[in-house]
Amino acid sequence: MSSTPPTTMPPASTAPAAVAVPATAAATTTTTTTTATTPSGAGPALTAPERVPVERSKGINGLDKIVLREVRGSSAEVYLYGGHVTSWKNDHGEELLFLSSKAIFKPPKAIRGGIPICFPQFSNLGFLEQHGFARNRFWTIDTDPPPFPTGTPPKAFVDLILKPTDEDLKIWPQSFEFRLRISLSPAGDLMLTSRIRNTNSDGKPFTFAFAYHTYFSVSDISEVRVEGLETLDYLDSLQNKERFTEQGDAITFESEVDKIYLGTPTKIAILDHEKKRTFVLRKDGLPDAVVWNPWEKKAKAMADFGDEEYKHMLCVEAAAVEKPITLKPGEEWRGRQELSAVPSSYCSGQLDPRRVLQGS
Ligand SMILES: O=P(O)(O)OC[C@H]1O[C@@H](O)[C@H](O)[C@@H](O)[C@@H]1O
Repeated sequence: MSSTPPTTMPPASTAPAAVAVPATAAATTTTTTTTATTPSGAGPALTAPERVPVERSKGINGLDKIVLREVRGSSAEVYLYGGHVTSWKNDHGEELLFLSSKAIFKPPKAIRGGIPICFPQFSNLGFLEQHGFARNRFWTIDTDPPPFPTGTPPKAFVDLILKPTDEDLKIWPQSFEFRLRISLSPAGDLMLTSRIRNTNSDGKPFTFAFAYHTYFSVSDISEVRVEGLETLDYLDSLQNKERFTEQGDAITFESEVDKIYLGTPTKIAILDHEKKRTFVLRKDGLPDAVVWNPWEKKAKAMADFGDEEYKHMLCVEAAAVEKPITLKPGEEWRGRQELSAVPSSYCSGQLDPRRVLQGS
């Protein structure tokens, strides 16, 4: 994507989340160890007492993966290929993310499922490959990340970093540092925080779009409702991204859906009737939300997706698409999503999904 906004979208504006943050010492990204800094960023530390050690192992096809475990039993897995979360399990060991049984796990193809990172482009809205290149690159463990200024650090987390290669600079001539922290809270919530900094030395700003392309595992798509997107405007990717307004009820699914909802609330609920489970997606710095299910015909057309798998997944993607983000050199943007899975007796009509959205 060039530094001027892509032609097909409204002009870019600097998202409020972009702030000029003084550059810190360049993070060393050469060593990849199974330990990392204490949350304060005070240099490499072994597993400090409060920190659960990061497990590094070989995953599918020998690709490096990191396993995060929370003491109460929840866990997450992330592949260095793509900085790609491929698993998030609750404290009963139940898998909460969808991962296709036909996922290829072989560069340059992105892993089908989990949480692909879409950067610096979303979909085909620009001249780069679909969804940009971050999900097709090898990330490294960031052993010296700049400290997070807020809150108490999580116990189970890993910091990854992506910087452009010379090849990347040929297709997208922008220098950046993309730091991604994946963490599990004691309650088993999964948090992804992205910090993207413009490190151009030529004074050039750049503009990018972004999405956490989350594949939620659901029991049966025809028994799923999404709350929080009612009455919003959306761009329908099945109708040449024309703008429409959503009706007033919860969203349900009877056919292929591919919509970019605009100006969405910070909380969205995905209710799985059969499993009596509600996913709550909380987000900051990501005003849009993409909802996608390929349904039967498109499922059959995807080699890395089972013909029937559309019944057991739904993508709800915290995103910044309508207003791509512009950063000047030295500025950093932060985009965060937090996923929780809570029991919901919604099927008995007892749980008002709006309470889930208004709750803390
Ligand atoms: O096959 P990909 O590149 O991972 O994209 C999958 C889907 O990703 C969604 O986010 C897009 O809205 C869809 O249009 C697209 O088909």
